Amino acid sequence: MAHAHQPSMFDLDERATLGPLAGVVNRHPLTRGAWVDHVPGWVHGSEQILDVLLEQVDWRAERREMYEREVDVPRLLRWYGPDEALPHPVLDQARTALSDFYAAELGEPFVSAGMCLYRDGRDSVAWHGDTIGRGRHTDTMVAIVSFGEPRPLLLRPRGGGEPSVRFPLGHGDLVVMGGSCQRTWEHCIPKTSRHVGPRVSVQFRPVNVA
Ligand SMILES: O=C(O)CCC(=O)C(=O)O
Ligand SMILES: [Fe+2]
Repeated sequence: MAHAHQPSMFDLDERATLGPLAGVVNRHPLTRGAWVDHVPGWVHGSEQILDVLLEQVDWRAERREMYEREVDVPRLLRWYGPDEALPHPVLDQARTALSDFYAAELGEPFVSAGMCLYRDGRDSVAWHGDTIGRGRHTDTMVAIVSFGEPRPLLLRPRGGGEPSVRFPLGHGDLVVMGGSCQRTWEHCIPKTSRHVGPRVSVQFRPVNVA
């Protein structure tokens, strides 16, 4: 079970808070109706959130079939449904702030929170679009808040044709993939041979997007 945060954690270091979104969101238009919004350092004091995420989330390993063998997915996962309290109150605030900020453009709130733990440089996610559900045929948004070790998010158009784009996702950074991004582009977090610490990615998605 995931536990609510323990109040004592707040005494340890700086209280985590969210910065503004209005006026600081930097939109990078891609081709084919896709875009990425980027806000470096949106969450302040995010060290404390990382500690809670590492210590209190019941991370799960998943297996998948590849070349007729079962292999471990190289990262740990935990998915929070719309009615589940998130492990840190600032994450609930983040979901609300994102839903408010993007309400007019998105037309619906962000509801679920998918979390991934990249334990070290060997953990990764391969090229893919979030196309389970409506992302396969409809414009939508996936908002990602990053904690811990900076890892780059790479994007490339499906089928090639244009160079890939790289967003360094550092501690407390926000990235929002929008428009047609999930079906016309792909994204990945590559492995690295560098000695890197853990990174947690929190992805907020509307209903029926995965
Ligand atoms: O780690 C990230 O920020 C990206 C994760 C991702 O693309 C996914 O889980 O669909
Ligand atoms: Fe994804």
